[in-house]
Amino acid sequence: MLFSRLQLAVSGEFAKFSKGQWLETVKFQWRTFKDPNLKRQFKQLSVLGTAALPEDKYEKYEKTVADMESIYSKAKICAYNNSEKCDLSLEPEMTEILANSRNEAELKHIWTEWRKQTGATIRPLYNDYVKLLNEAARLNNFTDAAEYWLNSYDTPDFKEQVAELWKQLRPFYLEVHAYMRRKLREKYGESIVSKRGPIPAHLLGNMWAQTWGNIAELGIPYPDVKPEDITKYLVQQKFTPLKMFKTAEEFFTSINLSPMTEEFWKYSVIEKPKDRDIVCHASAWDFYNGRDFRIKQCTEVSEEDFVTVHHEMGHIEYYMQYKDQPFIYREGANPGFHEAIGDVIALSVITPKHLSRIGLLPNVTQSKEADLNYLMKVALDKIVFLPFGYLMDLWRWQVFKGTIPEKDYNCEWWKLRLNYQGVKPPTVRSEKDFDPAAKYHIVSSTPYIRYFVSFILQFQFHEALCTRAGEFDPNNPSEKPLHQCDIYQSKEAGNLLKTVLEMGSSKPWPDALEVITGQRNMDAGPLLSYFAPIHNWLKEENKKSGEYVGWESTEKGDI
Ligand SMILES: O=C(CCC(O)(O)[C@H](Cc1ccccc1)NC(=O)c1ccccc1)N[C@@H](Cc1c[nH]c2ccccc12)C(=O)O
Ligand SMILES: [Zn+2]
Repeated sequence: MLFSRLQLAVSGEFAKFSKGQWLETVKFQWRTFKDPNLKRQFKQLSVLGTAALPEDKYEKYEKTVADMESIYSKAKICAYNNSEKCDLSLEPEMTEILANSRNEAELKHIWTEWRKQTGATIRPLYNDYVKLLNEAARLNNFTDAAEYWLNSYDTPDFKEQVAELWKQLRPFYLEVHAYMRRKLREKYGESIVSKRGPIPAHLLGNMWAQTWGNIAELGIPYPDVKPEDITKYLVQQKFTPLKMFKTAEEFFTSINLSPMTEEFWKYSVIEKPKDRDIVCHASAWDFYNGRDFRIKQCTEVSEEDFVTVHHEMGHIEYYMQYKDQPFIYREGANPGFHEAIGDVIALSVITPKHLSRIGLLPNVTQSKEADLNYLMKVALDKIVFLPFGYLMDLWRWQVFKGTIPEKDYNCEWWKLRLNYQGVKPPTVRSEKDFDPAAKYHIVSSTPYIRYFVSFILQFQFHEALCTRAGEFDPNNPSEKPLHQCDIYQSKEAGNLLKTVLEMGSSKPWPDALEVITGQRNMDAGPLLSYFAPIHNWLKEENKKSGEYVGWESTEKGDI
């Protein structure tokens, strides 16, 4: 508790300081300023955030979020069929079981017990949090917290743009969903996975069913050309978390981005401590002194964590490139940019070509079948993620606006999960439960639409950087397919990326996007063309097997 008291004291101090600064800036008629740069800085400075709350309410807000996060980070459950062993944490134990167990009863146990430990206890706190965040939003002249969060994109029709992107991508998601439902039905039987209904959420390899890459082996199109699991090679070659970080760093420096600083290696926490509970959800921190940048990650030696290392290091690279900007511009062009950088690099790293190049895979068989296997695996992480990345804030925007009243929190959550993801809970849920709180970003008040935006942008960035690296030719896409591109050691690609990272938030995000891609809008095109081969294969496959594409909302026998 000492640590959290310290944390509260520091955030209180920072709130007082920033309120003082804010009072200075609002004295100016900055809206009439002529210099666009000065006007932009004052505009960004004029949003104070939660520090606008009176001191007592600010402390209540900070304490409520800290308590929700603490319950989430400390939650433990008992193992399946062993009520003696009750020290299972979300990371690594529950995450590992959901990824690797194929025992339906065990998966149901873990899924349900985690939600018992997080949802019911957090529910009363969440209601206070919503009221206080809305009050802070109004003190910043926003109608509610939804508008306050959306202000980060500074785009009047942002919600419409996101809805349009989802409309373009939903048909592809439905094909993946229908195909995997069939594979899961073949594995677990029709009594558990129906022909035309939603998929039970506990079978999908992830606590939130947000990515299905961990069950890729159930859906590989050509099993006899099965892609090797990188985890096996990471373990075989005695990779440690440190070696995973050093390997990731070497990719960034190979494209002329910056190495991690001395402080980074000195102060980062890259393994779960044995002696204390920490918030294990990965994060990257900027200490705003141009040298001190840190990652906190409970890293396991696994493929999934190797990708997350690159995701977190992408944040650090952004911090380092914009460290000389004025304080107020030391942010991403928009929050989706910050989430996309590491993932763009990871798109090159996970290619069989790159992994065999750095000795993490035996030399690969080039074939149409191997290609489709690879694309399926990436689609199970990238396409599958989109509905989840969207619905998280669809739910929260409605909660902040009051269109979802407290009494319907859980029911409306599952309506969105059914409508967008086509998943259903493995056990009956009620308003005694509060399943959104099973997800870190809900309890830590971290917006989520940034990841949906990132998953669109990262393919636009990938296409542009691969073109610059000579790894892709937009006029002749079939010669060098985008999904085989690896920008490793391309200084041209790295320098193009660096130009945007250095900008921070000093220009509107369409300007930053234009520097990399020549376009000013989010565009699903690059993502769709990256996955085109597997998209076509899935349409064929589902037609051949007569699979029902989509899902019915009420099932016979379901209450
Ligand atoms: O949450 C994360 C990674 C954690 C983070 O790097 O995004 C972290 C979340 C966080 C936010 C605020 C406080 C504490 C943690 N965000 C940052 O560290 C961060 C850094 C700079 C600016 C903004 C946020 N990923 C998401 C989804 C995701 C997107 N790309 C991925 C790639 C691999 C695995 C997961 C993801 C998730 O796990 O649901
Ligand atoms: Zn991130």
